Amino acid sequence: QGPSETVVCATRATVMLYDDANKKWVTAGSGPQVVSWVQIYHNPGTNTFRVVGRKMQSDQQVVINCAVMKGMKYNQATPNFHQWRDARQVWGLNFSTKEDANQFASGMLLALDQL
Ligand SMILES: CC(=O)N[C@@H](Cc1ccccc1Cl)C(=O)N1CCC[C@]12C=C[C@@H]1CC[C@@H](C(=O)N3CC[C@@H]4C=C[C@H]5CC[C@H](C(=O)O)N5C(=O)[C@H]43)N1C2=O
Repeated sequence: QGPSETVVCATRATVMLYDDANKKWVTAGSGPQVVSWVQIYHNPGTNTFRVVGRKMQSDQQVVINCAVMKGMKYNQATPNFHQWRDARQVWGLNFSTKEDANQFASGMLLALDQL
């Protein structure tokens, strides 16, 4: 989180990327599939939002750092798996509980509403 950013929401999720070439989902980042701490940051100065996820393990690897674009469609494909497209790729979040999924979705929808 930068100095001028606030946290809109934070949940646990496994961050996934769609591998278009092989038509399959792969977990973002290197190493074993672990749950990440995924937050939505807001920069009120520029009124921008971004999704930042860090693996909940020793190295805290950043596995997603993706701008929330105005007009982006946030697709709640299933109660526990939500997804969206950015300019280059498709992101998926696999939540362990519906509550975590709903928590994140409400943060994302709030962000999209403010853009
Ligand atoms: C038009 C479009 O992009 N459609 C997107 C979804 C979407 C709609 C609207 C706005 C944004 C998005 Cl990303 C779409 O359908 N996509 C994006 C790339 C992969 C996929 C295209 C085709 C496949 C068909 C099944 C679905 C999918 O991948 N699903 C559905 C939810 C399910 C949940 C979990 C993940 C984890 C592993 C499992 C699997 O791949 O075996 N899986 C899936 O099978 C996921 N698919 C997709 O999500």
